[in-house]
Amino acid sequence: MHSNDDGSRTGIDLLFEPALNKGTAFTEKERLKHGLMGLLPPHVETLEQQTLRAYDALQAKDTDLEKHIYLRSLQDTNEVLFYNLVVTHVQEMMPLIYTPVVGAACEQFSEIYRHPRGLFIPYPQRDKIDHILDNAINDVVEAIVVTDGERILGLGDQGAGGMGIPIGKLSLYTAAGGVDPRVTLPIILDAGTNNKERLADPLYIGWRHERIAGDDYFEFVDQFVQAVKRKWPNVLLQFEDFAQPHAEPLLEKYRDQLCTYNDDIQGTAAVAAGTLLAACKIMDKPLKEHIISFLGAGSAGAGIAEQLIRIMVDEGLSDADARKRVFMVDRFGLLHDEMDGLMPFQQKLMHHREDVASWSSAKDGSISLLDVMKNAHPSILIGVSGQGGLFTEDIIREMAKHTESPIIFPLSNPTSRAEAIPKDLINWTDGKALVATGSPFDAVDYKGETHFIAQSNNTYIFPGIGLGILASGATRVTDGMFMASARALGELSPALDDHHAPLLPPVSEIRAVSKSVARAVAIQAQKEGVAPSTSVDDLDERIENKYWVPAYD
Ligand SMILES: NC(=O)C1=CN([C@@H]2O[C@H](COP(=O)(O)OP(=O)(O)OC[C@H]3O[C@@H](n4cnc5c(N)ncnc54)[C@H](O)[C@@H]3O)[C@@H](O)[C@H]2O)C=CC1
Ligand SMILES: CC(=O)C(=O)O
Ligand SMILES: [Mg+2]
Repeated sequence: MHSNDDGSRTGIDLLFEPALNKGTAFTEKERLKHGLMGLLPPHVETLEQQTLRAYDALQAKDTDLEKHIYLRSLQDTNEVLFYNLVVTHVQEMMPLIYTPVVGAACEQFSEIYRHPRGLFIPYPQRDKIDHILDNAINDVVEAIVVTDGERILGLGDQGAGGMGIPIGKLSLYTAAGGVDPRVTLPIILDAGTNNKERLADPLYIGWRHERIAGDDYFEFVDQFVQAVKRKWPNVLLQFEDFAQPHAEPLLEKYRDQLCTYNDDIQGTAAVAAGTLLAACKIMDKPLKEHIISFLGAGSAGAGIAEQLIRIMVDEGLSDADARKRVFMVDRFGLLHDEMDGLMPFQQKLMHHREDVASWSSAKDGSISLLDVMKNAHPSILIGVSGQGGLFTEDIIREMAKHTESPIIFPLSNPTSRAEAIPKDLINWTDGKALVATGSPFDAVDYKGETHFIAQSNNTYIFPGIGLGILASGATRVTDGMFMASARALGELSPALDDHHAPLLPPVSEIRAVSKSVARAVAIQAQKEGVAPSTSVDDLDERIENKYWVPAYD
């Protein structure tokens, strides 16, 4: 390796170190000092000039996937330049590094694989996890996002290709949340895959084996979590895109053991709650007066439902009364107590069959979403089923019959999995619907009015959660911290001042939003005694000091 006496990289090795590489921005003095003479073209550029070139190169790509590949390659070459490009054009870049394009990138991860990033931990190497963690290129690790690739967005099991998700989420920790990229680490726990297409793909980069299950699976995850605790006892560990049978049990198992959370359950709950709180405020109707229906009673659905129940209880309802106002419809209809095979977290959200017995219009007695619309008259409908197009015209028209301003959030990702497209929702409700989606959608013009579509995605929450935790030194992630993030987000809604504005601030403001979320989260962490207490001024200063901006040292 080319290095100085102090061990720091020089020469060509420095140019291949993305965290340190400045490319054509190395000054003449630096080129001399670090053995770079002749390795770079002579003209010394500024970061802004480099960013212009990178932006032009990006525009020359024909497809979104090619743009994603280009951006990932830039990230693996020069992180400061990558983040400067992303931050300068955040609204345009976010869909390329995150949903929807990251979905295609995960599906084709093996085909588009170029450079290593993060850590791959395959099941057969489970006895060597300590050693694998020692190989992380970062000296200090403060935030990890881990997946096992089993429920990638609404695209199902992508095996090791799921690695695209921790990489994308951590890019937003930095681009939105200002977390120094050098302290972040994406990890895939490769427990195999049951995706036959992946297993049959000669280019598949993962462990070519069906998924391990049951106790073996939970032991594998435990070996990983214990190794993480040994190596980085104070790290923030975010679980992402785990399948339903594992997501909630893992959260319950580890939430009191280390600083950890599940973004699909808790981050999603907070963003949906924040968006709904804004909607309730502009309608001047508290959440407790709404009837809420869900399509998809999985990790995200149950996470959001529990958060909304907590809000209704805060507003004065009893827990039992709040639950009566929530209707969870899954694959086999409305959840009720005569249904078999429900997970414990779903059982908390089911209705008594006898209370709803007369609702069914099906021969098998199941109660569909349409039945719920006809009988419960929900004013809020949330889609987290991972299936595209399930909010059909008859369902939406039925909903609109019984409520003045239907609130409809097709939150499933990527775009192909949205339960409905905003244009249809606006048409079918004669312009009355308040719509927010998980992936980005354009505004809809209807009868001379423009309806802006908020992107209710946990990206409004998790970067701020990360920043708030790291800046405050929080050691645990509590439900209260998510509630604080939801309320902070709701307060930032542009629709509070202008009813025609979208329910959430635009993605272009995500950095300021993340700071506000971080502040609320940090204050709450202190209140609950999971972070050392300081003054709010001190917290503000810490958040500012912690906030990394792309610039060369
Ligand atoms: N907007 C956002 O920030 C977020 C969106 N999501 C999206 O939500 C979706 C679900 O995620 P999870 O809850 O984690 O997955 P999950 O697998 O835990 O839950 C999905 C549920 O939908 C049900 N389902 C499937 N087909 C159905 C049908 N035809 N009718 C009714 N229910 C059906 C499944 O049985 C399952 O219970 C994904 O597409 C994901 O991308 C998840 C997290 C955040
Ligand atoms: C946004 C997100 O976390 C998901 O779709 O899974
Ligand atoms: Mg997710």
